[in-house]
Amino acid sequence: MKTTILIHCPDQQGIISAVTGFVHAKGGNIVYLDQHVDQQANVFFMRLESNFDADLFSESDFEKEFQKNLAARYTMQWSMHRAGRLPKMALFVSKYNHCLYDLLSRYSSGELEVDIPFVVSNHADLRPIAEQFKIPFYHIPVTKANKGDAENEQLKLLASHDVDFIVLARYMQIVSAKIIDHYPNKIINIHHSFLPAFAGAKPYHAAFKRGVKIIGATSHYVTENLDEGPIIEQDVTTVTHAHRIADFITKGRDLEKIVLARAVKLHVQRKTMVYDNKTVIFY
Ligand SMILES: Nc1nc2c(c(=O)[nH]1)N[C@@H](CN(C=O)c1ccc(C(=O)N[C@@H](CCC(=O)O)C(=O)O)cc1)CN2
Repeated sequence: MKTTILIHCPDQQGIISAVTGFVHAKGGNIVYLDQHVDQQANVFFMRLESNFDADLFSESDFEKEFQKNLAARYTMQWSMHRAGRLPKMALFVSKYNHCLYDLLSRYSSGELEVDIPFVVSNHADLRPIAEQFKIPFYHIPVTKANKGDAENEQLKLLASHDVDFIVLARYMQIVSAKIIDHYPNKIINIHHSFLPAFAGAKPYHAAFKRGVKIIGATSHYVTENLDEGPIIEQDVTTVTHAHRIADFITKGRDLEKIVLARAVKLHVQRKTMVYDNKTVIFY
């Protein structure tokens, strides 16, 4: 039975030896280990994958003793994740279909190892795509007046399906603290610019007006501060004076799909850690 352990704590000597010794003593066979030290902040990060004999391994005992013997001693923030149960990913969309199509195609081909309980949208436009992939679709309109009620309805849906994380696949509404507080570092957005350049609703128009030679896409965890959350993945492509706004949008669409899919996979594989509004990614 495979487990993934993620740790961060103040850096000091002996952490790796202590953790690997403990895992070994608990019958674990470590099959992957990577670590990073943020020298400036003096913070240590580690990702470890270990196989245990499912008949002998007690997750609750392991967690209790790890907390008592290691986490308390080294002031660790840590989590352990068992392989096996597919994480439940809710998709939020508006009117643009390219990221939705891409993620549902990767899901139906088995490339994306998740369960998708539903797609929710503030518009009805993309219902046929969800139905094509036999995924339940919920249309919850959002206006300035009903935003609170709409988000309560979204929260009920998320809770009733025991959703693990949310992907904003070009969802064009600002998500409030009400939802973010229930899913800290568990909401992934795709922003259609190379952040921090051109945050906000119309980045391609702003980039065209500025005359840039490179455009990009950024996938980040969502915080209350629009487009300012911890960045998971980015990519760019070149543009020239000859490209019109429509060309920017077309080239950008391909980038958005690739960058979002990469970010979702890194999250699902437990390869991301968030610290100080930044990420450590164990590729
Ligand atoms: N709390 C957050 N919510 C959302 C974020 C985020 O970073 N934090 N990202 C957006 C996506 N996005 C850019 O990537 C974005 C979406 C919408 C807007 C915007 O100004 N929306 C207007 C309404 C637009 C409309 O109705 O079509 C608004 O909400 O007033 C800016 C950026 C997703 N949510």
